[in-house]
Amino acid sequence: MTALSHPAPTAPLTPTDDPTPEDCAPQTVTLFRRDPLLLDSGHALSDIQVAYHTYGEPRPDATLVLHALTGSSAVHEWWPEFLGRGRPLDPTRDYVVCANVLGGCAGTTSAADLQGTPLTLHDMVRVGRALLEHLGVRRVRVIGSSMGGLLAYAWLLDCPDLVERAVVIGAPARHSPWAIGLNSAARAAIRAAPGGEGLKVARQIAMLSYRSPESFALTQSGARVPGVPAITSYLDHQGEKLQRRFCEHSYLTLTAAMDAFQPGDAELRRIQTPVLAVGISSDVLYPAAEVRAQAALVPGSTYWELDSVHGHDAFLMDAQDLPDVVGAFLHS
Ligand SMILES: CC(=O)SCCNC(=O)CCNC(=O)[C@H](O)C(C)(C)COP(=O)(O)OP(=O)(O)OC[C@H]1O[C@@H](n2cnc3c(N)ncnc32)[C@H](O)[C@@H]1OP(=O)(O)O
Ligand SMILES: N[C@@H](CCO)C(=O)O
Repeated sequence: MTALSHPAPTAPLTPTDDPTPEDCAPQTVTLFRRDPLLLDSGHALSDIQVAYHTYGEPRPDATLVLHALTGSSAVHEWWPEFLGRGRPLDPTRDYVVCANVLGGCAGTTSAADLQGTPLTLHDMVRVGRALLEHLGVRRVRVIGSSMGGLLAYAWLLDCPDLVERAVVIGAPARHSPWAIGLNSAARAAIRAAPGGEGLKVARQIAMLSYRSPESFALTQSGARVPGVPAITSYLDHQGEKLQRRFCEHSYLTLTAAMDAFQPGDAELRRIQTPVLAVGISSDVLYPAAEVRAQAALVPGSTYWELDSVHGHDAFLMDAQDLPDVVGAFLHS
């Protein structure tokens, strides 16, 4: 494995173009109409609806963005530092595709639709592959962060014929007992208090793993409301926010799929595709050393570390040189 210590030089950034109305609205397509998708659980699933965004002109080679657990296909909303003219995902040069995952709650067939059918990351890849076929895409550069990074590993393992390079940000190749434990506690909260209250607690547990002690010392010391520690009202607010925009069925299904994805070392050693793995120095969910050690199993992988105090969510809120590093790798 090569370790990158400095961002590679790229062209100067120019201001991001405002998204056009077409960028803002997801498109939808119904796939697996004739032949159902056989899920890893053994269930056959027909007429899968997929909601997705594309940016740029259609091309047979595309950049596929894989979103995080509660993210969506609207890349322009959550990753403006990465999407736009002169940025790593440049619609004036690239055909960028991002689909809402199977089992999520942003327009693709959801966990609620599936009524408890378990899903795997491999199932999600099969749906993504069918979408690329529908769009006429034959080669992809894959970029995923957090759950999207785990999914990027699934794409590397399942579709070596399609993937020409992959960027994995803030994600290991498989969940550790620590990551599974956090998700187990979150799922237990949802099961103990279904209907919304449990989902709020699940988000509070998760938020503690998405930031870091230093980050919260900087942002959540003291109190906003007399007598209530700032971190307490912050976690309350974050729980309320997620409850308004997410679904507990998706939370249960997607976190279980992440936990069950456990490729072995031998499988990782067989990956032939160039991979850039990015660890985050203060990530307590997926420690940088773990991200690095698992990526090192992939022959020809490159490692770069984002130095931030803000923990796992730094890829969303403190990207610094990351767009330059990613752009140089994707287009080298
Ligand atoms: C741009 C988007 O929001 S995309 C939405 C789709 N979501 C995704 O794609 C998932 C990925 N995104 C995320 O996880 C998050 O949006 C992140 C990580 C990017 C940013 O998280 P945020 O919650 O916006 O940031 P932060 O942690 O600083 O919290 C700010 C919020 O907490 C509130 N807050 C901060 N401190 C406190 C406190 N002590 N007590 C109460 N509320 C507080 C702020 O008022 C603000 O509230 P608002 O979001 O209602 O305006
Ligand atoms: N904060 C992001 C990252 C989680 O891994 C999310 O909510 O999806």
